[in-house]
Amino acid sequence: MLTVRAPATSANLGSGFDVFGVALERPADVVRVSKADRTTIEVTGAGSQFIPEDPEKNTVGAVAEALAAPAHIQIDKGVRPASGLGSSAASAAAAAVGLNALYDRGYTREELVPIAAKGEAVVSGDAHDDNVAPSILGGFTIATHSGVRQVDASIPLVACLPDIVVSTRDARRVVPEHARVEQLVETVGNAATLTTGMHRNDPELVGEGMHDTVVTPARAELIDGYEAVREAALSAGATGVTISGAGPTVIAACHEGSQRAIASAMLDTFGDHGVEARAYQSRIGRGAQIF
Ligand SMILES: Nc1ncnc2c1ncn2[C@@H]1O[C@H](COP(=O)(O)OP(=O)(O)O)[C@@H](O)[C@H]1O
Ligand SMILES: N[C@@H](CCOP(=O)(O)O)C(=O)O
Repeated sequence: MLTVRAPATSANLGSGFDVFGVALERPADVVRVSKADRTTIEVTGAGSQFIPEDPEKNTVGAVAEALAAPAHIQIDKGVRPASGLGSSAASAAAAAVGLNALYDRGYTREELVPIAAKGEAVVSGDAHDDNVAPSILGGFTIATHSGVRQVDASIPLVACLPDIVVSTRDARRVVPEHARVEQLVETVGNAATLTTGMHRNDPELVGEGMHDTVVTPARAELIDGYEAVREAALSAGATGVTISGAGPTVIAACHEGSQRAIASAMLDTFGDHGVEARAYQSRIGRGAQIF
C-alpha cells in the first residue's frame, strides 16, 4: 500500500484562465492505493457524501484506467468538492502519483499531468490541466497545449471558502464566448506581470497581475458578497484578489505577515452577507508527496 498527500490548488489567478495554477500548503487530500484485480473506491472526509464511489464517475477511476493500474483506492478528502480549490484534481493527482509508483510505470511528474487530467474530464466535461499540474508539480504552473512549465514561487496567500456550492461545470457555462481586443491586450499585460512576479517572488506584481475583466466578472455573480469581500481583503492589505478556480473560493495574494488580518476581513464580510465561510492562511506550496 502507498499513501500520497496531494494539495488543493488555485487555478486561473484572474488573468490566466485555464492556464495558471498554484499549489497551496493546505488543505489536501490523502489517498491510499493498494493493488487489486479491479478498481474499487472508498471516500471519507470533507463533502464525501457528494462524491461518487463508482470508478466511472470518480476522477481517480479514470486515472487508474489510464495507467492500467487497478487498485483499491481510499480517498480521505481534505478539499471540499465544488470549492474552486481543485478538489477533484487533488484526488486525481494523488492517484496518478500513487499508482505510477505502486505499479512502477516510470512516468515523470510532467508526464503524469495529462494522465491525471483525464480524471478532470469525468467531472467537468473538459480535460483542463491547470489544477492537476500544480497539485502534482507544486509551485506556480503554466499549462498550455505544448505542456507545463513550473516555477518554484513562494507567495503568501489567503483562500476564503464560503458555504456556497458552485460546480465547475456550471461556472464554465457563464464564461463569455467573446472578448474585445482591448480586453485581450489588458489580459496579456496582466498575465505577463503575474508571471514576472512569480519569478521574482514579488507579491505586488502577482497581485497586480491577478486583475481580470473577462471571466471573473461573469462568475462573480454566482458568489454572494464577492465584490465586498474583494474590497475588504484589499483594504486589509491584499495585493490582489480574485476568484479561485471556478469559485466560490476567493483567493488573495499578500505580503508575509498580513494573512491573518486579510482572512479575518474576508470572513467578517462574508458574514455580513449572511454567508458562513472558512479561511486557509497559506502560501504557494509543494506538489504531491508519497509517504
Ligand atoms: N475524487 C473526487 N473528489 C472530489 N470531487 C469528485 C471526485 N470525483 C468526482 N467528483 C465530483 O466532482 C465534482 C466536483 O468537482 P468540481 O466542481 O471541479 O469541484 P472543485 O472545483 O472543488 O474541484 C462533484 O460533483 C464531485 O462529486
Ligand atoms: N480553469 C478551470 C479551473 C476550475 O477549477 P476548480 O478548482 O473550480 O475545479 C475553470 O476556471 O473552469
